[in-house]
Amino acid sequence: RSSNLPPGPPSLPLIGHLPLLDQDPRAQFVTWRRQYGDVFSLYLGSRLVVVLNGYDVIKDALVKHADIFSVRPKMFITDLITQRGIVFNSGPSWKEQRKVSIQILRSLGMGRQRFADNMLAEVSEFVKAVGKKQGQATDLSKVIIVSMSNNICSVIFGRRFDYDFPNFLRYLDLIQENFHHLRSTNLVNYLPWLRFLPGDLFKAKKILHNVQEMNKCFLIPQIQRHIDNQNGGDDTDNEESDDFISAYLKQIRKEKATGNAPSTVNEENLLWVVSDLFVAGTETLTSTLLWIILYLIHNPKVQDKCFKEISDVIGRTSPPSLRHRQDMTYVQATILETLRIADVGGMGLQHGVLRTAEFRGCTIPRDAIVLPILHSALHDSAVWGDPENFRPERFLDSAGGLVKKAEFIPFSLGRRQCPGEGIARQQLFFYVTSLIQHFRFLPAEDGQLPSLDGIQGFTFSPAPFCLRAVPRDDQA
Ligand code: HEM
Repeated sequence: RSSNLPPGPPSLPLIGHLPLLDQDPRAQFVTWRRQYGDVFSLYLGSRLVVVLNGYDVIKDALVKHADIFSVRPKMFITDLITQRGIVFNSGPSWKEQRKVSIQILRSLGMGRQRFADNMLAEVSEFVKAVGKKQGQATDLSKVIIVSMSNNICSVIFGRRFDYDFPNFLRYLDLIQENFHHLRSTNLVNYLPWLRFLPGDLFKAKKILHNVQEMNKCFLIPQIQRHIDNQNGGDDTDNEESDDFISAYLKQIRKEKATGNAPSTVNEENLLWVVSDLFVAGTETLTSTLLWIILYLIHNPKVQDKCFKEISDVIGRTSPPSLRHRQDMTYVQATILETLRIADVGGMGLQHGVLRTAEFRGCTIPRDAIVLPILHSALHDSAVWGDPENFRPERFLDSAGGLVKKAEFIPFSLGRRQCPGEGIARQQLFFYVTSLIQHFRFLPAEDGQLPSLDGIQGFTFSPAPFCLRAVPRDDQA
């Protein structure tokens, strides 16, 4: 370790600190932060990893030094799958894809009633699917994934799929399978020589094969359908696009017509952008909704308060709408508190540095991985007092209004901040309101609360659990 690198614990040759880290290293990071300060460094295998802790440091890096810290690092597995689209892309191509995508999402009415109506149609199907379980003990994760991704389907493809549509289910299964494999492949990112071992011990080939199949069985046919429709004259440039792919294809035509050279708005990037929105939007929202249900089961009084607010503001049967949000601060506070305590995206996406940089008195070399630990801000006891307790009231003032806290950063900060935040907040509001309006959530067996332990993967998700969603009408 050269003297000007951020300080850190002593490490072993070749493997560095890998043996000291669990699947969920956040507790270990808290200990090292205490010992070495807000910016410390580790070696994961041969890669230097710089860990950023606390709101001030994360903001300093991702906002004040955004030019340096907004790139993704070079990683074996992500470079193998894609260097296009948004999530794992960097440089001018990332900038253009992100900008065009956000513009399109806005033009489609993100945050407005038109967008909301499609979402509510899906929520209503979801409530029916949960109702079919008739209050029996069940694991809702599969239905939730399908419903969450159906919302993205409405936005991207302009249609939803039945819960048993084979290619849709196959696509979702392949995403799950890849997340599972990514845990072992991750090791190759840090010990690159492992990739030369024979066979497919770390599943890199399997992941690549799955990605190709995902594109072939689901995404490419959907994109092709749009291209065929447009060629057949179903869509003209004067018409308003009503889904992401149509709007993006229109943008491609515009770029070609204006001769903007060389634009990265093309069909190849469309495929990767669509794939990114799909994967990023499905997994995060599924984990968050599962955490919300889990915390409601653990906190029946919170559930009762949410139900009372829902009954008072929208009644027992009408669906929620965007205008209800301002009057339902307790439900909103419950969602915010879950986003804070569960921190589903906290360890997911690494940053890098554009070039070797000086930061807070230390040198960060060009090939370092930078980890902004959102958890360190979301669970900072100096900010929240009792961060490990689930307490929606912390987001409410004495008049019941919502309190905004700068340190609430589950969607990260700066130029890479989640572009789906608006969609996510709206979607969670509709799902949570509708679910509590129709069901009381109880443990699978009376008196046996499901575990609050989580699994750290692409997101931080609850360990599988069963529950009972008892229809409210059936209760005394
Ligand atoms: C509760 C739900 C969600 C949470 C907690 C969440 C959180 C995050 C976080 C922490 C990042 C990493 C930012 C960084 O690199 O610093 C991210 C990136 C991203 N999210 Fe989300 N997200 C959610 C929902 C969504 C949805 C619904 C979409 C799409 C419709 C989406 C699309 C993306 C994309 C495309 C990126 C990559 C941005 C970039 O690299 O420029 N997310 N999200």
